[in-house]
Amino acid sequence: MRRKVNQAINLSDYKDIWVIGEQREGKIHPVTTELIGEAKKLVEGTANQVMVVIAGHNIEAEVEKLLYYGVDKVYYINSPLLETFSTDGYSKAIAELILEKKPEIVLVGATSIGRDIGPRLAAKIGTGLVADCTKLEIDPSDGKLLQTRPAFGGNLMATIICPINRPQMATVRPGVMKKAVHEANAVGVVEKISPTLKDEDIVAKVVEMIPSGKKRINLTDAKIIVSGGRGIKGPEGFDLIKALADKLGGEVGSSRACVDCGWIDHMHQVGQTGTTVRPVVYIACGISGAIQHLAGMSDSDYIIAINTDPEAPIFKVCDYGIVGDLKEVIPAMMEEVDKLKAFEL
Ligand SMILES: Cc1cc2nc3c(=O)[nH]c(=O)nc-3n(C[C@H](O)[C@H](O)[C@H](O)COP(=O)(O)OP(=O)(O)OC[C@H]3O[C@@H](n4cnc5c(N)ncnc54)[C@H](O)[C@@H]3O)c2cc1C
Repeated sequence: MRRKVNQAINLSDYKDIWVIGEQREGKIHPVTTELIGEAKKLVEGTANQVMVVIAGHNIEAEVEKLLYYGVDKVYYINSPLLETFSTDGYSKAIAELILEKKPEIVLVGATSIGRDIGPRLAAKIGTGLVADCTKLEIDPSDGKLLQTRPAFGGNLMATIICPINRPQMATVRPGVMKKAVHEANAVGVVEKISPTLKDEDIVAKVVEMIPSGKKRINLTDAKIIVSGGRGIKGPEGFDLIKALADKLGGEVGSSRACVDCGWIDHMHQVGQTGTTVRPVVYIACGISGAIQHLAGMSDSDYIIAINTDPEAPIFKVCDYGIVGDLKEVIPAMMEEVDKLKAFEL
């Protein structure tokens, strides 16, 4: 079933934009609706449709929900062998469908599952893949997908095309694209697919799922994030960051410097190699504003920066900048929040 890379293909045989939908324990992962939102933007003014392919078992009700996001069709690959994610099973079932239906573009979430399956799908199908895109556009001159991503350690943005192979495949990190709007009525249809999958196709089996035990945080959906950088001077500095976050009902974020120092877990890291966030308010405390950090938070509605160095690059992107020592500024902010809360009805 594999198509050789560079084997001549007729580009006009390929149409529509597909989103590889993701589910965990039968629940749709939010990256799916983010990719649908982006796919809907990309099909505007073209004859292409937006389709989702999702694999699983007995998740019909959950799959139906996708139709309320303006999707034209959902291919639901249903098999007991696809109940939990396996690289072998999912990539075989989805690659077969892609080779049969010939989508022009395939979007994959850069989640742990997407990062696993994306390259495998591309290799099976014989096409290219651009990982971790932060911007996707259609070239109005030839309809090709312009896939932009940070390159050379985030120091420049590279726009990459896939000129001779199809589909054009890109992974996009969760939180980067805006979710599709949930509509009152469903428009599309679900087509159920039975894959030609056998037990022996899946080499690695999931024996047991063990929760990590760590308290999960949800930076992607947080409305308020208070982030600490190297300026907090040590792990105990996060006590102050957490105190402000708790007072504001927000989450704690971090720069990579603190994660690398072992002051906080990687799940708190914001930036190019951490989580991409777009909260209403992002408070950067003792963070210089390196380009790799900005890549993960510059789409926040309001950015407040606290830094002792008036020349720190973070002040070029923030809406409100406070030049001062965070050990003095944060307690003063908390006092003001208490005063405001005292007036709340
Ligand atoms: C490939 C690659 C990927 C990367 N990915 C990421 C990423 O995902 N996220 C990320 O954050 N970084 C990432 N980095 C690292 C990035 O380049 C920076 O090194 C990092 O963001 C710096 O963290 P920082 O701002 O906390 O530390 P610093 O740059 O050291 O800044 C500390 C700041 O604290 C201020 N300060 C000091 N004392 C105080 C005080 N008492 N009160 C207030 N301010 C004070 C200082 O003036 C300074 O501006 C990446 C780098 C590479 C090469």
